[in-house]
Amino acid sequence: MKDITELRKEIDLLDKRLVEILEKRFKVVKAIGEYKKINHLPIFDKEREKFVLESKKELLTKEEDFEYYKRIFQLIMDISKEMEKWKISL
Ligand SMILES: O=C(O)C(=O)C[C@]1(C(=O)O)C=C[C@@H](O)C=C1
Repeated sequence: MKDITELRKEIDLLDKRLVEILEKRFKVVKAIGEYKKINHLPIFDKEREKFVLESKKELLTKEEDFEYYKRIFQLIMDISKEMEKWKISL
């Protein structure tokens, strides 16, 4: 079994990739915020959020983890909406 220092190094590397991916996602989200501002579209899109959540199911290797992923992606979308609101208010 790997020791905890080794395991934490793995986590740190994965977190680094997560931060990079989240930065890219939030950049796109801000562009969507601008698009919605110009086109007078609402920030919240219920159907799109449903699709974003449900589409993760087939990407998972372990379907039993789906509920955890749903929570993570719902939180990401909630933060994305805050970012869009901030962008629209500028
Ligand atoms: O796709 C959009 O319309 C977005 O604004 C992006 C996003 C998301 O973070 O994926 C955020 C808010 C919406 O309710 C739906 C999806």
